[in-house]
Amino acid sequence: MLRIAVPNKGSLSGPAADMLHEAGYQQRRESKELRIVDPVNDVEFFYLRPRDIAIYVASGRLDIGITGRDLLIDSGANAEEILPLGFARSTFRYATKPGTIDGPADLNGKTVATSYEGIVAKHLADSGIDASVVHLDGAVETAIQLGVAQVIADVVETGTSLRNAGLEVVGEPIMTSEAVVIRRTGTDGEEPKVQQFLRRLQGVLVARTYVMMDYDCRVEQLEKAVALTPGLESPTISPLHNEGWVAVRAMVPAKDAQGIMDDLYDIGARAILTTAIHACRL
Ligand SMILES: Nc1ncnc2c1ncn2[C@@H]1O[C@H](COP(=O)(O)OP(=O)(O)OP(=O)(O)O)[C@@H](O)[C@H]1O
Ligand SMILES: O=P(O)(O)OC[C@H]1O[C@H](OP(=O)(O)OP(=O)(O)O)[C@H](O)[C@@H]1O
Ligand SMILES: [Mg+2]
Repeated sequence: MLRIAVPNKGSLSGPAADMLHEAGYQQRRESKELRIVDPVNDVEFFYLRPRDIAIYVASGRLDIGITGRDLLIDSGANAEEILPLGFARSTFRYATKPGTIDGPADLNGKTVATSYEGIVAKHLADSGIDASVVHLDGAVETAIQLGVAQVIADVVETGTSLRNAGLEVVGEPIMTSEAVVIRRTGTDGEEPKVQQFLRRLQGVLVARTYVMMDYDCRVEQLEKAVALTPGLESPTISPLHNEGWVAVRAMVPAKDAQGIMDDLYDIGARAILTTAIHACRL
């Protein structure tokens, strides 16, 4: 049975469960459940603290896990990313009170508060900066106001938390993060159950980012139309009862769909429809 670690709390937890549900896996009904078995798919899910997931997976007791790239790197655990999942996107950055610091070099001699000591200590060492790090569990923005540190290093998504605390970012992001699937470093990548799990999640990612587009066009316009909708492999072309017309079907990126419909209309295509894709195996 495949054993999978899933975040039990925080920003990763809801979207991870939604994605697994969309991929056809049974998920827990109640947020206190720590483990469930999905007998149909022969999978056991363990609901763990996001920060602990890389450690469990690195131990080899669990086959794969869903966590944040930043948490994986911060843990220093012997685990590697095998599939980015496109949710819980964020950057990881230094921030301070405006006017305190111009760039990362000014961090010398300062104290940095963070919940991600592993990432920060490595970044400081790699950049040759001599600063001390104080570990806090969360709400690190307050550390500056209360004088525990002059600088923080934290997750930034919209920047609202920084603005509310009267802070501004310093320098470029230390890293960008999103939810990722991880496994123990160097494990057999061909394991069929793992491959099937990854294909299912990839199917969800494709279903979320593509739509199916159907339209009719004159044979003379077909090459132009196909250039606008090349599909993933190649579009399906079917004859229509009306001589000189064909029906075309192709997957297109959802974010481009409206623009492509305009362009198709302009070259004479008609009955242009888009429909959602609910599931997919490429
Ligand atoms: N506002 C956010 N937007 C996007 N991703 C976030 C945000 N806050 C945290 N994350 C991501 O969530 C993961 C951290 O999860 P964790 O549960 O430890 O903290 P959290 O989401 O801040 O929840 P909490 O603080 O309530 O425990 C990291 O991968 C981090 O990048
Ligand atoms: O840029 P934003 O959109 O404001 O998001 C970033 C904030 O979200 C997280 O905080 P959370 O609310 O999880 O609290 P925490 O600091 O206790 O983890 C993170 O630690 C930042 O503070
Ligand atoms: Mg948090």
